[in-house]
Parts: sequence; C-alpha cells; structure tokens
Amino acid sequence: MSTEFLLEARDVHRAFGATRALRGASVEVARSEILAVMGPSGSGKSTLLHCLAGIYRPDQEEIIFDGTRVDTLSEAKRTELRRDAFGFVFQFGQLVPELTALDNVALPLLLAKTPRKQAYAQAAPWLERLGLDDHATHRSGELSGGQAQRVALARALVHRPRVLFADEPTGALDTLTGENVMNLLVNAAREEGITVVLVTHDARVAAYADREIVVRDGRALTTPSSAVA
Ligand SMILES: Nc1ncnc2c1ncn2[C@@H]1O[C@H](COP(=O)(O)OP(=O)(O)OP(=O)(O)O)[C@@H](O)[C@H]1O
Repeated sequence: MSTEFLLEARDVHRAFGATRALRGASVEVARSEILAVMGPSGSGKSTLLHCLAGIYRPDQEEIIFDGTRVDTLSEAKRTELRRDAFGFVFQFGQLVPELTALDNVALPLLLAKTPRKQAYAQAAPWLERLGLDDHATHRSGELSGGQAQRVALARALVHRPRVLFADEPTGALDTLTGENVMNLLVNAAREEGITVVLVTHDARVAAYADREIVVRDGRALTTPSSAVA
C-alpha cells in the first residue's frame, strides 16, 4: 500500500438516506500539506472531512491514513486514532463553557490519561503561543468568539496531532478576527509539520492553504478551474 501521501480518500461514497452526499470522492493529502476544501453549500465538503477523519465510515471504498485503511478499523480503533493522531476545529461550540480556557486545552490530554501535572504543563504554553495567557483562568463561555476559537485551536493542537481537521474555523468570526485565527493556525501547523484539511466557503481563508480542491456534487475536483464546467 502506498505511503506517498499521509491521507487519502479513494472513490468514497456516503449517503444519508436518499441523499448521496459523496459519490466517488478521491483526494490525496501530502505530509505537512495544508489543503483547502472548497465548493458550494451541500456539495459534500463536511461529509468528506468526516470520512477522512474516521468519524463517518464510508459506504464504499477506502480511507487511508499513513498506509493504514481507516474505514475498515473497528469503532474503538477509529476513536483511538482520532484521539491520538487527529485534531479538530469546528465553527462553533467546541469548548466546555463551564471550564476555564486552560482546562479546555488540557482536557484531551486528561482524557488520554496524561498525568494532571503534565497535561497542564503541556497546555499552558499553547495558550501563551496563541496569545491567551491572560485568559487562562477565564471560563470559556465568557470569551469572545475569536478568543474561544484560539482556545479551540490550542485544544486541537495540544497533543501534537498528525492531521488538523478544520471545518469553517473562521465561519463565525469577523474578517479581521478570522485572519488572526488563520495566521495562528497556519503558523502553528507549519512549525509543527502538521498536515491540515481545511473546509471553507471563503476564498480568503483558502488562500492560506498550499493547494485547494473543489467538491461538487459529492466528487472532489483537483483544481478550481476544472470545477467550472
Ligand atoms: N448527518 C446527516 N444526515 C442527513 N443528511 C446529511 C447529513 N450530513 C450531511 N447531509 C446531507 O449531505 C449533503 C452534503 O452535506 P455536507 O454537510 O457534507 O455539505 P457541505 O458542502 O459541507 O455543505 P455546507 O457548505 O453547507 O456546510 C447535503 O445534502 C446534506 O443535507
């Protein structure tokens, strides 16, 4: 099995009842690449991200991560893979509002049974790195949208994932705040060599990526120009 790419979808199909969200989507993501996934609303972008991330199991064909078939793994193994190798940033609602910013960042490590002291020692520098050290003890429900998204980013990166999956990470933010979050996301990914799959509607956000693909009618097209027809 080829390990040239870190992550691949090969001819992936996925339906929800009568809705055929993916109809033979194929995509290859190189190591340390930042890939933007664009396309119209309802075209299958989020479904593709969920399949690549081992959240949804495709109805047909393959997802391969680092040379291993993900779609045939047990639910428990896919959960383990997501926890250990992947990080996630979504548009909304990822933080536990009652917990402080620092607790939220430490949470994935605590859930992975990292000793408490070590988890907090690992989490604190991420808040600092994302310009949030003054907000470490604030409850996340009290943060602004941009601050909350930076905490979510710190939480997604704290265990040094191999792949960061970001689904409209700036979708709820104003332009300037969104740019700030994207700069932090891209810089952190480049410094850590983390591969990024970034779903976005916004061409300005996609411009941060190394490459973009367009999803249309459940299939992935490799260049925007080929999507026009
Ligand atoms: N959990 C689900 N249950 C039922 N239908 C779903 C589900 N998830 C997605 N769909 C349907 O599958 C199709 C593709 O949805 P998906 O969310 O992947 O598109 P998208 O390109 O990410 O859209 P958007 O840009 O609007 O978020 C849509 O018709 C959607 O309604």
